Amino acid sequence: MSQISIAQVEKSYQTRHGSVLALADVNLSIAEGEFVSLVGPSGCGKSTLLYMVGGFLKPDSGRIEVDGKLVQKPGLDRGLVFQQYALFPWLTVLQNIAYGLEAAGTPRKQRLAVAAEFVSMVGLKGFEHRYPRELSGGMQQRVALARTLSYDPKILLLDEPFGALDSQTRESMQDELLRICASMRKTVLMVTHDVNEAVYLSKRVVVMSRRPGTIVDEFPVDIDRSQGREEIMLSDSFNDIRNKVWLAVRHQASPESVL
Ligand SMILES: Nc1ncnc2c1ncn2[C@@H]1O[C@H](COP(=O)(O)OP(=O)(O)OP(=O)(O)O)[C@@H](O)[C@H]1O
Repeated sequence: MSQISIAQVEKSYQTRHGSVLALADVNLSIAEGEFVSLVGPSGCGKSTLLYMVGGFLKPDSGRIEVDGKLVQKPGLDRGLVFQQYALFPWLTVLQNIAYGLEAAGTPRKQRLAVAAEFVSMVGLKGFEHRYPRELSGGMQQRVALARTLSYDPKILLLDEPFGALDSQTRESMQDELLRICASMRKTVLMVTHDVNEAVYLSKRVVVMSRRPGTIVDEFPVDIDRSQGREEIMLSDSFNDIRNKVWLAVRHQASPESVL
């Protein structure tokens, strides 16, 4: 059974200039433990779809189910991480992470101990008592990731999580995410604009059309992940898939340019 099931989903926004159809007839199933990326032209509804799986928005029609249950509101089984780290500036690293545990109902005494474990997991040992403003962008995003991971959601919903980072930090965060997801066995749905990132991280890359967004292509990513980043990214199999995804997105962004 799929863990996330999206069936015939449609969503419009009402604006001052009338109704905007953001998504139409979206169908997607994601298995437990799968890492799926959503790519597509700007404004095609990727974030809208992610927020609906998160329970922050409701579809106008169609169904979204997680573990066989209709999604109606946010829940601790789904953890969302945004591009903007959304940390509390008045709380330290440890307190920011512990806040996630408070929301999950972890008793006060355990919170700091569990938060400390997650500080180590994301490589921030020694920075527990720093405030967000004292951290680099990459470190802040590690805190945001740790805060979400700390309450152990089965599903991670990532909206351009590394979009604000420089390319080197971005690559090290990607490798960290892969390591964490493999050890904690998460199901991941990630929105990204970066085709290399999508192919490097995912088991499957899903391409959406221009608005109204619908799924137009899917690319399974069958690469040997026991190799290092350089071997993978320089391999023919990686580049073959990357090129296909890139062309599919380009075709959606400006169909006339590739006809
Ligand atoms: N709150 C809103 N009110 C009105 N229109 C909205 C709202 N949020 C999104 N939209 C519109 O819905 C469409 C889909 O937006 P969404 O942010 O989901 O796309 P996206 O693919 O994630 O975009 P990007 O890649 O640029 O982040 C866009 O045309 C956008 O302008």
